[in-house]
Amino acid sequence: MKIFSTSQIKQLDQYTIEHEPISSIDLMERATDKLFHQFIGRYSQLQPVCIIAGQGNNGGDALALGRKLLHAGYTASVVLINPTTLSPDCETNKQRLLDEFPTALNILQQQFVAPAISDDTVIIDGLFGSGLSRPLTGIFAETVHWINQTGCEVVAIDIPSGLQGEENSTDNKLPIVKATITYTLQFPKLAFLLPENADFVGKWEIIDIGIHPKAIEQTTSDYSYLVEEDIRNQIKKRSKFSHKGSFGHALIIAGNNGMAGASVLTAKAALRSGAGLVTVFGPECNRIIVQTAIPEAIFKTTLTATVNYNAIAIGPGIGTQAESAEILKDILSQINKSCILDADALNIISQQNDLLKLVPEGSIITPHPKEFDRLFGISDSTCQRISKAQENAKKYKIYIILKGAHSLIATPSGRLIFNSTGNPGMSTAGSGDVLTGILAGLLAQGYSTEETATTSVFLHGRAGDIALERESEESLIASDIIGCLGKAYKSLKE
Ligand SMILES: NC(=O)C1=CN([C@@H]2O[C@H](COP(=O)(O)OP(=O)(O)OC[C@H]3O[C@@H](n4cnc5c(N)ncnc54)[C@H](OP(=O)(O)O)[C@@H]3O)[C@@H](O)[C@H]2O)[C@@H](O)CC1
Ligand SMILES: Nc1ncnc2c1ncn2[C@@H]1O[C@H](COP(=O)(O)OP(=O)(O)O)[C@@H](O)[C@H]1O
Ligand SMILES: [K+]
Repeated sequence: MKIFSTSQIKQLDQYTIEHEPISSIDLMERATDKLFHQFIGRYSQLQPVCIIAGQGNNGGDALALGRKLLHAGYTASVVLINPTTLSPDCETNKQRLLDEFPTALNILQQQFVAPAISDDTVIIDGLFGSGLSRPLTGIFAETVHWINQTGCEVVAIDIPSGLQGEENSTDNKLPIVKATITYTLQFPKLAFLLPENADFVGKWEIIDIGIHPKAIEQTTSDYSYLVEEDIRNQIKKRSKFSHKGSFGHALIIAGNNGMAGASVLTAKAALRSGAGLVTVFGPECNRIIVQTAIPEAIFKTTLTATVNYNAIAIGPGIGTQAESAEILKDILSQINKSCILDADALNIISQQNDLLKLVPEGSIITPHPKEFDRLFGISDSTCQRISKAQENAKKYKIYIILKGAHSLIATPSGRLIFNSTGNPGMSTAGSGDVLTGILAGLLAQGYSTEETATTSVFLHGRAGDIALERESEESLIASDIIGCLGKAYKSLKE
């Protein structure tokens, strides 16, 4: 699913209006019908509603939604913040509301006067949406401060008011609505995927308002959001006459004294994601542990003929000592096909930056933000880190998986793909090792590097989500993710 900038969204709206064709006010009516249905699915008529509308089309949406809720029997009051002029569609919806429910609307022009509401009121925020062009001041800022201090649930229309759709200032004292839930129109906004904005956006759901499919197809964007339909068709079918050789041999270089778990988790995840054969390379002290924990895996303490492996993953728990650095250097100088680099392999590279040039084109590296900063320098914001990921993925012709709540895959062609699966229960030791194992398992099976990166990240998060059906966010551990890989695959085949 593509992610567009707010200025592109404006053009897409316009294209829909001209080519569907549909009038702008009818498009607003259609959007607010969808918003209405989403809202009544969550909140009953027993819940009082206070709607805050601004002067643009976001305000128009809010006024139309208010009218629909009043029609449906909700107890709703509407406050229109109107110091200057209204957009034409906002004006039309103001009139429509006044015609039908003249007492429901309160218009404030100069100073914000707090409406009298009960504690259980749901506030609908329709002050500003994608048309925000600068930080809020005056009556708008006062309104936002009031909304945020009520302690009420807040439903934001499209974007929490005061938040820009893309990059935002890092000044967290700016007036921005803190929404409980954001019903965003048609497309996710980049700002929703950045950890800095989590307090503002809350949960978010996409409302399909029927933007013209041709406009979506024709408009390009570097950014996209990885959803199930992108992954489903990538899952390879197994032939009846297949044998273990059909699914490749993965080499996992992981673990050290006291870190045997890293190799166990990585190798197990590689096997559970479908590799035909898995060999673990590690120190002698890990032999019994690994062979007992995963009898299906081969264990080696010497590295020979790396060409025989279909996928090589190196890094989890290897440490950054000279011996590990030598092994990494050897591997990188020997191989000429994509490999997977994680954890300590990345930490070693950040200490010897010239090693980055040895990483074969098309390889996948999987830093979490700290590892990323060690590799590419400290960033002040997630946006800056994203730009650096894009720049370096292009420069080194590699896939960079910047791990997080919405892990980002930066591709050598400059695309930026955000993952949609996963949950905070996955913030637990070894969860990254599991991802590395899945990547190795898929690469070994012959998935292209890009398919490997996208499918693995999606499956990893999906398995974590399935694990959460049985575990809590606190109790979930990395092994649970591996245990749910089967169900994750099945969920994509249903
Ligand atoms: N287009 C469509 O067909 C559809 C659109 N839809 C809805 O429309 C929303 C976008 O509407 P919008 O473009 O009117 O923007 P919105 O955020 O309501 O207001 C912008 C106005 O505020 C002004 N302004 C900006 N910043 C300001 C500030 N800090 N302080 C004060 N003023 C400020 C700015 O004026 P400026 O001064 O920047 O020229 C402009 O006049 C979108 O989020 C969705 O909800 C849906 O109905 C589906 C169909
Ligand atoms: N809040 C979260 N939501 C979704 N996924 C998460 C969350 N926290 C962590 N993860 C995922 O879990 C993994 C953690 O990796 P990493 O930090 O390397 O852990 P470790 O080093 O302990 O193995 C990443 O794939 C990341 O995307
Ligand atoms: K809003």
